[in-house]
Amino acid sequence: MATAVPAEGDAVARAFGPVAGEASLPGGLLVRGLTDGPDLLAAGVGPALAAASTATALTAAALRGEPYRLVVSAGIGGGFAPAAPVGSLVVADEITAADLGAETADGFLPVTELGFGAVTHRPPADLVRAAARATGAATGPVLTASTVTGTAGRAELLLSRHPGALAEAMEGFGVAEAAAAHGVPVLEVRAVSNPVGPRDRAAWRIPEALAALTAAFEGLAPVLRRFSTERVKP
Ligand SMILES: O=C(O)c1cccc(C(=O)CC[C@H]2O[C@@H](n3cnc4c(=O)[nH]cnc43)[C@H](O)[C@@H]2O)c1
Repeated sequence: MATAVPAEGDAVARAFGPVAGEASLPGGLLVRGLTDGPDLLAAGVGPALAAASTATALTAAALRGEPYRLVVSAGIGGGFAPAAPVGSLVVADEITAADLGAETADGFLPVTELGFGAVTHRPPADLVRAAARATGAATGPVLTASTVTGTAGRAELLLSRHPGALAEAMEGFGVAEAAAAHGVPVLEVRAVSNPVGPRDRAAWRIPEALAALTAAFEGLAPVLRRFSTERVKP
């Protein structure tokens, strides 16, 4: 489980049992041994650091002979109105890099149209459905941006490029790239702390969003456990 900051990891951890130990990895702090729960990585803010630290954790686990079977990007995020109000929960059915490409006179071109890489990762549809059922979350595209949207114009532009987008955060695509490099499925879960739009940091409802994150993982725990065990039967 990869969050950006430790406060988000703590919110997830509250849904599981006590912590047994911690390890420092290049790029992030890894909490291991939550009773009956996942390892938690404070992977850092932004897609680049999140990708680097998630890849490090995946490699370390593979080298010790305990490869991860699922990677979850989790935390707070901005919600696109009216579909994802503050306090609500979003499970990504697409994890999309919103600003990975080139600006041209005729508009934005994603890197895929330039002949490179990927801009979208899709979590397993059965897992998305089960996660939404267990938590009451809305499902839809979650955008990853290196810059938090701060104007109504930018929010409208993003929605015109990504119709149906529900939320924006800064790590999902980086975490998903690391998971894809290791051939591991990915899920992204966001509790909405603020609307995507004109910047008003004082209005972010962080404690409420963190509480929603804890509640979400109380519901998600059995779903994640089932997915991780059922998928690896030889
Ligand atoms: O100050 C705190 O107590 C605190 C506790 C938990 C998290 C934070 C953060 O600042 C997390 C930053 C994290 O949040 C995501 N985020 C939230 N809203 C948006 C948004 O509108 N657009 C993009 N990203 C957003 C993002 O993933 C950041 O990494 C503070």
